[in-house]
Amino acid sequence: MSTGPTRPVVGVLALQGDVREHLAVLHAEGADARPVRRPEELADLHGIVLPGGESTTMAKLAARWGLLQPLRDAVGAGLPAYGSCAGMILLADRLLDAPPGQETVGGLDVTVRRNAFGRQVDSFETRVELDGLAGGPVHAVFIRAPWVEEAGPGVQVLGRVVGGPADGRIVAVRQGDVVATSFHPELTGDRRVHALFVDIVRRHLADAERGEP
Ligand SMILES: NC(=O)CC[C@H](N)C(=O)O
Repeated sequence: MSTGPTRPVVGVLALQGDVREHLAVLHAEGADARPVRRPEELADLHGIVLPGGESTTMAKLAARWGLLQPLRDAVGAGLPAYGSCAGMILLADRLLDAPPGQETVGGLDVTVRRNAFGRQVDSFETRVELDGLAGGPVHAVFIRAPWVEEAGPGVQVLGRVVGGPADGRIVAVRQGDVVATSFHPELTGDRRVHALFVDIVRRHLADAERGEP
């Protein structure tokens, strides 16, 4: 459970993907969790989650509904953001193996490779140790998942795959108040990654209320 007096408002981009699952976990972690479909709905948020799903579709829909640039502006201005799987792809500054011209929100100085684990291992589950997360490794569910091919100097690597053909690949990162995982904690019942994010949102909000940058 996250602590702190304020009930932060956390949006989930609700154009496509596993929106309900994220809303439920955020709610359980004490956030006022809301689906976001229109640019106006970004205004009240203290944080945003970009769900798992299909990043190409999500990016196209976001552009069509006039959300892509407002999302870029909001994350660029410091709105805390968490992306799982397709959401990680959307938060990446650079993409590999994406259709030409696939746009992103950006915010993470990383190069992300889409569908990186390959067709033979479309989906798999393993345990991933996350830096700074108490309570042991998380049960990580990967579904046609990306990985972080390269991370810039300001990016903290939170977790890597251990063992198997993808040994050492980066699957969880943080840069400031932006977090991304290749896997889907919203599908496992383990709320610790969302708790970490809600905590980041609360701290950001508390700093803003104190007038700190
Ligand atoms: N489970 C997922 O979110 C898969 C991501 C998907 N492969 C994409 O490129 O968007």
